[in-house]
Amino acid sequence: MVKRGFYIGRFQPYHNGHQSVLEAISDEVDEIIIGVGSAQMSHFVNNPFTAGERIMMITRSLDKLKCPFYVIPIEDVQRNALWAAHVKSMSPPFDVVFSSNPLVVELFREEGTLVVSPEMYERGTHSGTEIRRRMLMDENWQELVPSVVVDIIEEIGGVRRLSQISKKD
Ligand SMILES: Nc1ncnc2c1ncn2[C@@H]1O[C@H](COP(=O)(O)OP(=O)(O)OP(=O)(O)O)[C@@H](O)[C@H]1O
Ligand SMILES: NC(=O)c1ccc[n+]([C@@H]2O[C@H](COP(=O)(O)O)[C@@H](O)[C@H]2O)c1
Repeated sequence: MVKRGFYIGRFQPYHNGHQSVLEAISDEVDEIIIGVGSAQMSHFVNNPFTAGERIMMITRSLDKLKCPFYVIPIEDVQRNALWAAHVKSMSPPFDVVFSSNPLVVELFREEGTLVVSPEMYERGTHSGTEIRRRMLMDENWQELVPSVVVDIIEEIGGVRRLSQISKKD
């Protein structure tokens, strides 16, 4: 039987913390499904990138991953109580969820799925929040993400977009 793991995040943007967790997970399972959460969101200060842009960041960063993976967009739903079932209805089947998000952990446990919370990787600096802050302050955000993510953000004008949408009236 193929053992599949499911990992979800917003990936705004995908960073080295996510990469480190996914490399570790690839030793534990045969295949990984990566859910791009809040897929409907883009062009907000806390969610600047589209689902397609995030899928590109993840797919290119993982080209040397040890196991096969699938990247699927998952839109939010109004009712938390239905969310785990919503995810399962959109995803290839999986046996275990990897997440450190307390709400995600609770919703999948209540639904009856095994959940494992991976260790954080240099969380002080490696968070989407810190990377977006650095982009806006013109500080070194590039060191916190895989080099292909730097290329993609350059290609789509990501820093300019973030800075434009962060302007107040
Ligand atoms: N540095 C890290 N090391 C390990 N796991 C991480 C790290 N940062 C985030 N994660 C985990 O990755 C998953 C996806 O997180 P997400 O995409 O929201 O990243 P984030 O850095 O927490 O973003 P934001 O700061 O924008 O909320 C979550 O389970 C989160 O706990
Ligand atoms: N009701 C819902 O739609 C619901 C509930 C729990 C998590 N989620 C999503 O799962 C993702 C979790 O990712 P993070 O761990 O990065 O926060 C987010 O996109 C979040 O919006 C959605």
